[in-house]
Amino acid sequence: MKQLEIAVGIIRNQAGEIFITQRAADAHMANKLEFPGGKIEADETPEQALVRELQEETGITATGFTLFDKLAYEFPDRHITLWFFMVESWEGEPWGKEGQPGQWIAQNALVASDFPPANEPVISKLVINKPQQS
Ligand SMILES: Nc1nc2c([nH]c(=O)n2[C@H]2C[C@H](O)[C@@H](COP(=O)(O)OP(=O)(O)OP(=O)(O)O)O2)c(=O)[nH]1
Ligand SMILES: [Mg+2]
Repeated sequence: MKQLEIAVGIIRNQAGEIFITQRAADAHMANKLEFPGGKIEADETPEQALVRELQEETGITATGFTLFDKLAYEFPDRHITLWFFMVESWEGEPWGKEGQPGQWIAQNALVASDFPPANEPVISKLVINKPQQS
């Protein structure tokens, strides 16, 4: 069984919007929306992995972030631990640097079923004024 540790960034601007990308058609959780991020390498802290992955996937250098939530999830073929960081300061402007579509979505307009199932508790914490669809 694969055991993966993942660091992802909830990149939030001053308008309360979050930068979301779409996973590739051939990736695990194909076509789902995601917070940019990826696997924590053996020699990295979660924070180092976050900064590297956001540089690789969105072109920004994260300068201010705090841990928002840490969740474990068991898929049939892999166990993952997700470190969700709230990122509110960065250098550059995020874009879909690896060719993936990227968009800003109002925090309250996020829909849990658009994301991998592991994200559900975090989407619920982010969407404060709207009941979750499932
Ligand atoms: N990036 C990201 N991955 C997520 C989220 N929710 C979730 O369950 N995952 C899962 C899907 C994958 O199994 C794993 C993340 O792997 P990834 O494909 O982003 O890893 P990576 O960027 O290092 O990519 P690679 O080296 O495998 O190409 O975590 C999320 O919000 N963002
Ligand atoms: Mg990734």
